[in-house]
Amino acid sequence: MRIAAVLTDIEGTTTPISFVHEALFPYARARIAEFCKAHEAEPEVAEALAAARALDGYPGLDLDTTIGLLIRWIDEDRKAGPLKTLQGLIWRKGYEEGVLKGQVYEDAADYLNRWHASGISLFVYSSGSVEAQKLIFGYSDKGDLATLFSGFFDTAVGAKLETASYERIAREVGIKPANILFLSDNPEEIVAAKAAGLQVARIDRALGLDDAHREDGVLVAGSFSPVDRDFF
Ligand SMILES: CSCCC(=O)C(=O)COP(=O)(O)O
Ligand SMILES: [Mg+2]
Repeated sequence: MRIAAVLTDIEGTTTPISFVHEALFPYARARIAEFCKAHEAEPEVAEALAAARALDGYPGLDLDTTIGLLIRWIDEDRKAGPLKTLQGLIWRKGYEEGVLKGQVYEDAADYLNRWHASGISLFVYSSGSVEAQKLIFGYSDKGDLATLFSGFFDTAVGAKLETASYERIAREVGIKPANILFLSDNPEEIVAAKAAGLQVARIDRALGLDDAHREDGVLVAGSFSPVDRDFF
């Protein structure tokens, strides 16, 4: 089946998990209190704070307690939309000042460039906010890769473990599920995307760059290189 588009996850797939956990999360954690206090009246921040309070059923929570809640969510790696929105807004300054530089695996940057050049449409689907996705690729250590992508999806389209999210993305990009290849390190995301009819490959960064095998018929690859060999 011809692949017309690649839909990729970020953390663990294009980008080391260590960058997210050891650079991005601590950066946001150290600044979230000051940021929320300085910007709480701005509509996007106010909306995210209200959504965070509502998520756990505490609409009346004061700002300090809400900040405490958000810090706990960072420590728990909770994939909560309002937290992801705030993190994206906080990271912007870090990228613009050059304190943060998005890490993208060499092979991921290489094949994303090649696939784009050969007419494959590229899309991102990550739990990180669309803003955060554009930043990590736009300010990457492999140059500005954000321009390679035709669209970005976060959990506003639905949770990554739900099959309906992948059906929705296929509809939104106007490409049949069978012509979209989804790449992720998360086996449960792979199951959900496969059930929606997408083609799938799981990236396992613990394998060698050229190593690959199949599990239940699904390609498990150490990098984007075996994916290219198998699908293109
Ligand atoms: C988009 S950069 C920030 C990464 C992040 O916060 C995250 O939750 C990544 O999750 P993914 O769905 O890309 O594994
Ligand atoms: Mg991931």
